[in-house]
Amino acid sequence: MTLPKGRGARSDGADTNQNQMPVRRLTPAATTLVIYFSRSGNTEAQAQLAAQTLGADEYELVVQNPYPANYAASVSRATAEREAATWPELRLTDLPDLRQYQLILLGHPIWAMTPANPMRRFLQVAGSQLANKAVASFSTNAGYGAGDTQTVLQRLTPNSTQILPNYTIHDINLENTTGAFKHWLQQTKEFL
Ligand SMILES: Cc1cc2nc3c(=O)[nH]c(=O)nc-3n(C[C@H](O)[C@H](O)[C@H](O)COP(=O)(O)O)c2cc1C
Repeated sequence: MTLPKGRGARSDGADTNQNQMPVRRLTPAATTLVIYFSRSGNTEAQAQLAAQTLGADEYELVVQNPYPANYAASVSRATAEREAATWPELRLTDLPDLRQYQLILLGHPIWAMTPANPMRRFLQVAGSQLANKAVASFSTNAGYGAGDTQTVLQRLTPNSTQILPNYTIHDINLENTTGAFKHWLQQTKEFL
């Protein structure tokens, strides 16, 4: 698999599904679900690796109004959304019943040192469905780490949600850190 490298490397504009169907790999038996958003493909590559490694189901978050291909324009829009706390609407009509899953992995880029706006929106509308589940975040970033990801997860999920240690990777290192990511995935499974 050829992984994208770096900030916005594989952006086709919008999010990764502008020219393709959003990823839905849903089976009746899986107990782990990877829910992710990716604007330019970095986090999507991690999500695919996670699903393959764990035999997990996969559900890609899609925004109603896709972000621009242009990086600066996306930053402007994301900043305006964040400052107004108007998180983007998602197309969630086919979100599966989460009761099937024990472990939910949330994959997202880091935007402004916090989970990207679409993941914020997901937690706002569906966070309550994560009650009594284990949840772990994996993210990609441009070199500044995961910011306040763990605090946001704690705040937007019920008290009964078990927030597991998170994983983040500098986007330019995606290709040479797959071993470390797989190790984190195995450790995450062992928490169950
Ligand atoms: C709107 C926006 C804001 C960003 N803010 C940050 C940031 O605060 N810190 C950081 O390290 N990277 C930041 N980045 C870079 C992305 O986190 C990074 O390139 C990530 O791998 C993109 O993931 P994706 O390809 O799955 O969309 C930002 C990117 C965008 C588009």
